[in-house]
Amino acid sequence: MSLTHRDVATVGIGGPVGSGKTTLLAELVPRLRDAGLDVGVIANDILTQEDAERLRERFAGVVPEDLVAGVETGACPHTGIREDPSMNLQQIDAFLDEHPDLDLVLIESGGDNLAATFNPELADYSLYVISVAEGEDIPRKRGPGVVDCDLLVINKTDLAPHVGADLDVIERDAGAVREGPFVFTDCKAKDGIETVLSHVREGVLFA
Ligand SMILES: Nc1nc2c(ncn2[C@@H]2O[C@H](COP(=O)(O)OP(=O)(O)OP(=O)(O)O)[C@@H](O)[C@H]2O)c(=O)[nH]1
Repeated sequence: MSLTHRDVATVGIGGPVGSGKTTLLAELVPRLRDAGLDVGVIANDILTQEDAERLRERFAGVVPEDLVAGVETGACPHTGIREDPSMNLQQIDAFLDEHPDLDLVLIESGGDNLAATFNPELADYSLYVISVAEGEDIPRKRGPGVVDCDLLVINKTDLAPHVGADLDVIERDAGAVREGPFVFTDCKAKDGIETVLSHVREGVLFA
């Protein structure tokens, strides 16, 4: 099996445990399909296939079952997406063997601690999802995931009033620590999803 994944665009989705990565993915994929794109999905987890199984059920009738795969990294999530992305690259190749016309593969990382970034060999474009419910100071911690991703997604804005998080403070800090763009989302209410989608399309599909 050769690692010739560069025939397909790749988008990484990282972020802490529970920030909303799978929920965002589940919103993005049907919209990409509606736009006429053939999409594959990889969910990285330390030792389970749970996210992949959840996504397979969710995408039934939308994405062929063999285009939703789980990769069990067996180690810290950043290992499989940054230090040694070979398991993910092999999965992309396996997708391409069966679906040579695939347009895009979305790769969800396992949850991390603000430090995970995607190896550029693996992801052409990277999203990093944080949740306002984990505290308004997250951008100020300057985690490499937050600072270096192509698009920072600040999710669960609906929970801000319940946890005393000030969205203006988060906006100011995100702007201060990042040169790149950031988007506020409430994935439950589907707010901000279209904005994320247009960044992804501009980032990897130039359309
Ligand atoms: N209130 C609220 N809940 C959300 C939002 N987005 C996701 N959730 C919920 O947050 C929980 C975690 O979401 P997931 O999408 O599983 O998070 P994840 O980052 O994929 O989690 P791991 O795969 O375990 O790292 C779920 O119960 C979601 O329904 C949001 O914008 N608002």
